[in-house]
Amino acid sequence: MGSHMTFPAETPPLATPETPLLRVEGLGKFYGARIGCADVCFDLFPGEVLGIVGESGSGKSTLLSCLAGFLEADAGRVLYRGRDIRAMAEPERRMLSRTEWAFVHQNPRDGLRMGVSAGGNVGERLMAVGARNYGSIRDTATDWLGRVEIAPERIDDRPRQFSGGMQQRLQIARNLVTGPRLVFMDEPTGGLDVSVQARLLDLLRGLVRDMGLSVIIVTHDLAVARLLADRLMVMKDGHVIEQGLTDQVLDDPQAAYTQLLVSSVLQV
Ligand SMILES: Nc1ncnc2c1ncn2[C@@H]1O[C@H](COP(=O)(O)OP(=O)(O)OP(=O)(O)O)[C@@H](O)[C@H]1O
Repeated sequence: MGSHMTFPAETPPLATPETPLLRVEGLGKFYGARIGCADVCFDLFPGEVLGIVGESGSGKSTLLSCLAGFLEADAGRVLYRGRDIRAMAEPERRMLSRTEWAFVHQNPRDGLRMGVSAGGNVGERLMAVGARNYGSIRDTATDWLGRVEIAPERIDDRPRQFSGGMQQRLQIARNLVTGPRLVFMDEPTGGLDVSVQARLLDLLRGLVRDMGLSVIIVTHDLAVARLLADRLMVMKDGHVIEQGLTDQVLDDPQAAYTQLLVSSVLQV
């Protein structure tokens, strides 16, 4: 029966364990003569966490920005659930980034509205996808603050009254409240104290697992990569030089550069 089922032309094919959620083909971005990233190819499957690692200037942020649609790539294409994101109309792309996609910035200030209360920061995302009932928005916001370990009585406080770790947890709540499928993370634990980082990593790991999220995470911290990522992509000078299962890449690196990276000879 399945083979006779037809979908309207606009309906994207559902991602299954066999079809990637995201397919990246020959992606490249150039800053004049300088390579931002080049020839990047990979598939991301539902529920998978892909770590992008490499030293400063290797192209991690450029790649993430191209994937998330913040930067226009110069070469290649990105297919989301089988559809070229460049072929989508702008309103559709905007809707996608509010609903199915989320982006967690390294600096919570880039992902939060600092002049709006904690509850407002979470509620705003719900309203952006059509929620209108004040009581249920506030209930959901309270619930999400709890999930990221922020006490409910802080709901009316502004983010600037929060510590750095709390701000980052609030940014995560704001991003995950709409139940995205794909989350981009740019050094989400960067700039935090080690003990705060450990707690945040634990929380992230639980949320990723419970929500079955697909994640692309940029980090220069191999310990973060080890804890969160199923697969790793190692970048150098804008190129992917090695990719594979996290344990394989970290325990048995093939490329000489990855061997240096893993043995910490390289300061990343
Ligand atoms: N806006 C820009 N204009 C010109 N060159 C840029 C720009 N952004 C990045 N680059 C260059 O592109 C290359 C990749 O930089 P990118 O910031 O993506 O690396 P990264 O691995 O994210 O580094 P970091 O960890 O320091 O952020 C570098 O050579 C960098 O100098």
